[in-house]
Amino acid sequence: MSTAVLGAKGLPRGPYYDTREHEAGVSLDGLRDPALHTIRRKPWARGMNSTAMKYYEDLVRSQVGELARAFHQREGEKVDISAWMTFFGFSYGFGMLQNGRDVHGLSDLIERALTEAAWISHVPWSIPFLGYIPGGSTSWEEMKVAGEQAVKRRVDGGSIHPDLFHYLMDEDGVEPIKPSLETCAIDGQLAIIAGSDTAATALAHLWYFLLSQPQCFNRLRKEVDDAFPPGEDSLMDLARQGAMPYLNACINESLRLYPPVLTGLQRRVVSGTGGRMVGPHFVPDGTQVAAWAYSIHRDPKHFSPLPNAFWPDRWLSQEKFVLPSGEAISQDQVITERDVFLPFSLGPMVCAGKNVAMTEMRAVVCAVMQQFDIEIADRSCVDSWEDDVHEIFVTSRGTLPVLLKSRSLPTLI
Ligand code: HEM
Repeated sequence: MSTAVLGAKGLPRGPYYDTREHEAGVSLDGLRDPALHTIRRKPWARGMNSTAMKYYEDLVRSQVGELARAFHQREGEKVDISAWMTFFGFSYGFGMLQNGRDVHGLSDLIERALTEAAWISHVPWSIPFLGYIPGGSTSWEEMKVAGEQAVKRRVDGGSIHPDLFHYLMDEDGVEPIKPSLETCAIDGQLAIIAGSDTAATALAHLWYFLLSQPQCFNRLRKEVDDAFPPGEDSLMDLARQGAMPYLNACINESLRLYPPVLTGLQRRVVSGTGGRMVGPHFVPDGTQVAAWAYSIHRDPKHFSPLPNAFWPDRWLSQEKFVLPSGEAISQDQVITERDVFLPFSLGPMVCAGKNVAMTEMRAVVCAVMQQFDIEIADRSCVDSWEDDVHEIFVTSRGTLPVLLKSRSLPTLI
C-alpha cells in the first residue's frame, strides 16, 4: 500500500503541503504538481550524486571531529546528548558546535515554526488570512527569512567547494534556465530544516535506545572496536561503516520506531479524475490519503515479533534469532518488510539527503562509541523520553543528560 500511495505510480502531494509557499514561490517539498517537482528535483539529484558525496564525506569528517573535540573538552560534565545532536545537525554555518549552544536560537525558532505549521497544514485554506491574525504564523515567517538569509550569506561569500548550493544555483551550468536567487533561497531554507533537524532527532532517539539497552550498546561497541582497533580513527573509513551490520541494524531499528517525520506524507487523488484505485482500494475523487510511518512501522503485519520493541536483530540476515528474553526463533518467524520501511519516504519525493543522513549518523555513532564511555546522568530523562516525543511534522523531543569519559584518543583530524 505504501508504494501504491507514495511510489512512482502513486498520488501527488495533498493540500497539507501548501504551507511551503513563500513570497517568491514554493520550495521543492511543497511542489504538488509532479511534473514541476521532477524538473526542480534535478539539481538536487546532481547535488547528492556520488561525486558530490565526496565533498559531504569530508564535511562529515570535519564536523564529527569537531563534535568529538567538544565532547573531550566536556569530559566529566553533564552533557545533554540530545541537544548536542542538534548542535551537530546545525553545525554547518551556525556555530552551535563551537559554542556548545544554539547561539542564534535557530532550533528553537524551527520548533516554534513547525508547531505553527503543524496546525496550519491541516487548514490550508486559512493561509491567506494568517497575516490578519496577530502572531498567527510569526515564527513560520521568521524561519523562512532566517533560512533565506543563510543562503544569501553563502551566495555573497561564495564557496571554494562544489557544495549543495553550487548545484541548486546551477554554478555547474547545465540547466536550460538558471534558477533565480529567490528560488535557491527557498530551497536553501528547506535544506537547513530537512537536513539538520531530522538527522539530529534520529541520532537522539538512537542514543536513547542504546543507553536504555546496555546489551545493545555493548554489542555495537564491540562491532565498532573490531572494525576500528585502537589507534585507528573511525572517521578515516566511512565506507567501512556502511558495511557494519549491527550498526546499520541499530540505526534502522531506531528509525523504524521513531522516524523523525512521524506522520505526514499526505497525498490526494486529483479532483476531477473520478477517483482511482490505490492498491486494492477505490479512493474517491479529491480524497486525501496519508502514509503514517510511525503506525506502519509498528504494525505486526510488517514487523514482527516485538513490533514495539527496539530489537535491531530483525534487520540482520541470519538463520537463527535470539529474542531479548533468550528464546531462540528461526528466520521464518521473523517478519521484516523492508518495502514498508518509510523513514525517508519513498518514490519520486523520497528524501533527497538520505545518503548524507546515513553517512552522518554512522560517523557520529562510531566516533562517539570509539572514543567515549557514556553514562546516563539523569535516569528520569530516560524514563520520560518516549512521553516527551511530540509530532510537529518532524519531532520535538526532551533532554538526555549523560556523562562522557574518554576511552582513547585516536589521531584527530
Ligand atoms: C535522518 C535524517 C532524515 C530523515 C529521516 C529524512 C526524512 C525525509 C522525509 C520523510 C521526507 C519526505 C517528506 C514529505 O514528503 O513530506 C524528506 C524529504 C526531503 N529531505 Fe530528508 N530526511 C533526513 C535528512 C535529510 C538531509 C540530510 C537532507 C539534505 C539536505 C534532506 C533533504 C530532503 C529534501 C530536499 C526533501 C524533499 C524532497 C522532495 O520533495 O523531493 N533530508 N526527508
